[in-house]
Amino acid sequence: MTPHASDSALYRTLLESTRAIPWKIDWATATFSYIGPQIEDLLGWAPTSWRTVQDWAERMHPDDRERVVNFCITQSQCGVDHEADYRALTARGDYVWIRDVVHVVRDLQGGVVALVGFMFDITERKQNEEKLLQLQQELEDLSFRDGLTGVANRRKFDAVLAREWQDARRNARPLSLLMFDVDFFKRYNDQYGHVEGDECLRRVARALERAAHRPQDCLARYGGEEFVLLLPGSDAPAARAVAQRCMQEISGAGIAHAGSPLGEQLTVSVGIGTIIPGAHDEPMPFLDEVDRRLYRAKHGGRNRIEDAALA
Ligand SMILES: Nc1nc2c(ncn2[C@@H]2O[C@H](COP(=O)(O)OP(=O)(O)OP(=O)(O)O)[C@@H](O)[C@H]2O)c(=O)[nH]1
Repeated sequence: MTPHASDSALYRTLLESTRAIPWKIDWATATFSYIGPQIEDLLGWAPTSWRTVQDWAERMHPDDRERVVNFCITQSQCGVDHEADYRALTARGDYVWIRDVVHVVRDLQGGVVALVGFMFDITERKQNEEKLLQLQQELEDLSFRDGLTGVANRRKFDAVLAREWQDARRNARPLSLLMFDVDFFKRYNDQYGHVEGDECLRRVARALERAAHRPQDCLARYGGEEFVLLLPGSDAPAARAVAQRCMQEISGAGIAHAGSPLGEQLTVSVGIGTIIPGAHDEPMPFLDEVDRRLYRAKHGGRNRIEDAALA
């Protein structure tokens, strides 16, 4: 069957009534030989204003332009059909996400003659994708955060410790760890109730956060009323100084603890360890050692720092 004049009118009607926007570029002159009138509804630029490939490139978000133009030129030169997502500038000055689906028309010798394609408005899809990514990010953040205090949880701490351990070993740098346990916290809960107990843990977390200044310092809630503070790159004297600052911040927070045998205010006990991990060192024995020091701080009277190993 040979194409009839009315067929081409039919094809045109079909092309121009779709939501996708058809277009054709003559390869030799890099000019548009056709673009559907729908382009004006979508972007506000009249079809007659789409003359050259340059017009197309210039109406693209500057952050997308180089990547998309290079990709499309390379694929077209190779005669490969392709698609690209980019933000197209509207006449109003905002951007619309477009998916351009491109077919490369070649002659019998394989030379590129023209590009034909459809532009699809994928703004809604992109917005949904971005929303989904943001939600995933928030979910991931939440899964690494302690629900009560907002500091890192143990899962996050384990991951950070593993990473910092490797880093310290590779660079022969010290890694310090502070372990905190609130003194007589059971009595605190018994006296003030669990809700106040929760609020107290939040205040302890804030105080410890104030004492750790470096961006790579990692404060985490390790257990019920236990916190850990990892200090990458800090040696033993620096770690002790941070521990002292922590005690001062806790004391400065002035959290009343009438039931404490140590005085009227809430206190914490601290165990400290510092290590430059060797090839055969593992985090677990180090954690156990710091925990033992915390235990000694407790049994040595509480409200104190224990940083030395027993001889
Ligand atoms: N309010 C509240 N209490 C908690 C939470 N997690 C653990 N606790 C309480 O913390 C208390 C810890 O008690 P113990 O381990 O006996 O220690 P302690 O009373 O602090 O005594 P020492 O550590 O020896 O000074 C328990 O009563 C737990 O119920 C929490 O998320 N919120």
